[in-house]
Amino acid sequence: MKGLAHIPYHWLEEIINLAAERIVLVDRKGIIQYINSGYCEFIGTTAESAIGKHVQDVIENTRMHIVAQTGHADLAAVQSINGSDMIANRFPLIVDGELVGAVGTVMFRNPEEWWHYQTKIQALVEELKYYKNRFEKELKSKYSFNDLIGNSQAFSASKKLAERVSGSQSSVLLLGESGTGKELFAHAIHSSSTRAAFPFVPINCASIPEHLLESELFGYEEGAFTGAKKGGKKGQFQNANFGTIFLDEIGDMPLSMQSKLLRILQEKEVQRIGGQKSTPVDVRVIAATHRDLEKMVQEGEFRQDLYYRLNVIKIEIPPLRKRKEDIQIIGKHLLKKLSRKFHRTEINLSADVIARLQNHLWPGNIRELENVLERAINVLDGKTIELIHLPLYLRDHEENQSLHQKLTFEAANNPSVFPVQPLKETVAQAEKQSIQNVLRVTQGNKLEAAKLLEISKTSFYEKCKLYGIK
Ligand SMILES: Nc1ncnc2c1ncn2[C@@H]1O[C@H](COP(=O)(O)OP(=O)(O)OP(=O)(O)O)[C@@H](O)[C@H]1O
Repeated sequence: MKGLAHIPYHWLEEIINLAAERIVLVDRKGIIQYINSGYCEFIGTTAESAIGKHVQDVIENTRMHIVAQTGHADLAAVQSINGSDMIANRFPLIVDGELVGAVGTVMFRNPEEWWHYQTKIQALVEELKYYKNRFEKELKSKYSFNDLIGNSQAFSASKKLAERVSGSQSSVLLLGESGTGKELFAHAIHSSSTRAAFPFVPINCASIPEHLLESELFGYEEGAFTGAKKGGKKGQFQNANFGTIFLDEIGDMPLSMQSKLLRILQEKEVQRIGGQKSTPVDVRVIAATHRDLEKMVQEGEFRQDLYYRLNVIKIEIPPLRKRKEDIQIIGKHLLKKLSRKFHRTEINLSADVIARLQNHLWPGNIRELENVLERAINVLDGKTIELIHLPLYLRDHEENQSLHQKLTFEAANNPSVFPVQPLKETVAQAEKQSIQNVLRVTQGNKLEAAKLLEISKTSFYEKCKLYGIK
């Protein structure tokens, strides 16, 4: 066999040690024929003592003798050795079509080693998740003003203003709490503008890790940094050329990036990272945030000049609690959408449910309403959503209605009064705020956030879903 025959025997041992840190070979009867020094060291034996013994007498919890008998591989199995969980792979050894034994490898000496690998991979997984999300988002159909449901005075005024300015080329700043429909507004403005035939590129400034944001927006040249793609990469400003870029959560953009963004808006040209030449871009910017940008400017957290540039047309989208008269019609619209998704027909809301929904303060706005209705459809047998189908926090909403409304009204008309509301509501708002804050700290890493909050991953995901946190 050319290839191995001329390689000195003692080299082979070294090569095996390098290729698989721990490796063992048994014959069909399960007798160890070979075990490398890495494995011996790990289980505290020597090759001389182990070779010739049955594998069960040398390695704890082994299944090598079974694989050598059945010829069926046993991959990525967890095997406990010396009190540590290891990842073992066991392969049947087939030579010239005949099963002659089995080869086993062990991948991690201990959970810490596994953890070390996992943390490295995690950053890549997060990056992949982000790109997957964006890809799915970009494929979604665009919305128009017909998709913006609501007849209340407050909402109609915002919608009318947005329709009026969609033809202009000026920057738009959309202000509103999370889940009020800022992204929907941005789609609608783009769809009725002269730029509609060109791309609409949404960017969530809060969910992109800071070190990726610059290359994401501006692109980079080949060799600009380690890991830069061959041929470089276009940034989203270039991708959005002649169209609209939607900068969601602009209040979360780091100050260093704010200066770079301002430069693009002023000069209307981009320079890729590591590049020398500037490329002209013609992009309309629609920015959105749930944060108080004016206050951020006063506190030095947001550049004033950028604020002025973005705030040419300001559209404020009212929260759901300030347009309770829209809840029924939005609910109906969402039910239609959800019925299609779940292949159901004609789902209604009972009168009690409508009243209950109108009394809730909706910290997560329409996204929260959508989640509540989706949950209700999932537990519903008939065609009418009743109180029992609502989540507990809405069902147990015992209140003294008139007192509650009076206090809420007072709070709304006097900002110095802390809003008086059911404790559950306050707890829900605090939970939501706390999750959002921690996600900002972990730059969107949900596993890390759950750890910092000291809650389980499942409970973390449930809460994100409940409060409409993406
Ligand atoms: N007026 C509306 N009519 C119907 N559906 C709406 C309306 N406004 C928002 N929605 C729905 O509510 C959900 C949240 O909307 P959207 O993502 O636009 O909110 P947002 O303000 O951008 O939220 P965030 O600040 O958290 O990104 C979406 O599923 C959207 O389709």
